[in-house]
Amino acid sequence: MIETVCIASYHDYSEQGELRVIKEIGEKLLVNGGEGVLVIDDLTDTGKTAQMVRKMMPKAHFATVYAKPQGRPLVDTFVTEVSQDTWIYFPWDMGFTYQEPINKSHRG
Ligand SMILES: O=P(O)(O)OC[C@H]1O[C@H](OP(=O)(O)OP(=O)(O)O)[C@H](O)[C@@H]1O
Repeated sequence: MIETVCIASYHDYSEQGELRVIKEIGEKLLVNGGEGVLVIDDLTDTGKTAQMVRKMMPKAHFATVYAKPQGRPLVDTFVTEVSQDTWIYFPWDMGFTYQEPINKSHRG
């Protein structure tokens, strides 16, 4: 079974605001504290999101692709550690912008 949980924080560039659960986890996965559930996120930064999910499913295994030092203790597995001040550009966070064809901007 694949399930999603959606937690959003409201913040400006420097301050992470209050976290809010926008979509809860289905009840079936909360049985036994989430035992046998694998939670995957792209990043743990301050660790607040992971901490919130852990409260919902204390026995779940939490894995992320990237971990910053502050969030690292909150996850069980991660692929790559980056420094706390690294900004990661995920393709799914980027917008596409129109690029003028090269032959229109350079004249020989
Ligand atoms: O460890 P934390 O500081 O809680 O941050 C980690 C969360 O931030 C990112 O989400 P995203 O940027 O989409 O959401 P957010 O900015 O609303 O947290 C990422 O996908 C994690 O879910």
